[in-house]
Amino acid sequence: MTQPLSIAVTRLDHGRDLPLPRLETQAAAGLDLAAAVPEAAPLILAPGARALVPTGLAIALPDGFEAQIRPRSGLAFKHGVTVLNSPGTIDADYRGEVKVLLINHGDAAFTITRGMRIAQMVVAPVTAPLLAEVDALPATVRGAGGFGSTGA
Ligand SMILES: O=c1ccn([C@H]2C[C@H](O)[C@@H](COP(=O)(O)OP(=O)(O)OP(=O)(O)O)O2)c(=O)[nH]1
Ligand SMILES: [Mg+2]
Repeated sequence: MTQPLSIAVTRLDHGRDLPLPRLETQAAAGLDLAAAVPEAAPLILAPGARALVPTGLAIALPDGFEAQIRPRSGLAFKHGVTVLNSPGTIDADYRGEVKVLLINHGDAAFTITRGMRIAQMVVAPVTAPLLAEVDALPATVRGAGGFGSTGA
C-alpha cells in the first residue's frame, strides 16, 4: 500500500464551498480538480478556444515533489477538451491558485459549470538537477540516433 503524502491546501474565497479534491477510487493516481467558476457565469469554451480555469485551491507541496495537471480522458474522448500544456507543472514553491489551462479541440462549444471536474492532479517526486558540464559524454550504442532511428 502506497504511503499517503500530506499536502497543505487552502480553499480560496471563490472555492470555499467546493469539496476538496479526492482520489475517486482507492488507488487512483490523480485528484480530480473542480472548476471554481461562478455558479451564475459558466465558462463557455468555443471550438478552438482556450481558458485558464480557476480551481479555488492553493497548495504547498513538500520539497522534492511537483504536481502535474493532466487531462481527464472522458472529457477528451467525449468532447475534445484537454489540458493545453499537459502535463502542467505545479512547483513546490508555488503558492498561487492552481489553475487549469483547457483547450477545446472539439467541434462544439463546451460549457464548464461550477464544480465540474475538469482535470486531475498527480503528485510526483522530482530530482534537483545539477548540471555538470563535461567535454565529452559517455558513449552508447544508440549514440545520437533518435526520432525514428530504430525504424517504424
Ligand atoms: O497548468 C498549470 C501550470 C502552472 N501553474 C502555476 C504553478 C506553477 O508553479 C507556475 C509556473 O508554471 P510554469 O513554470 O509552467 O510556467 P512559466 O510560464 O514558466 O511561468 P513562471 O515564469 O512563473 O515559472 O504556474 C498552474 O497553476 N497550472
Ligand atoms: Mg517556469
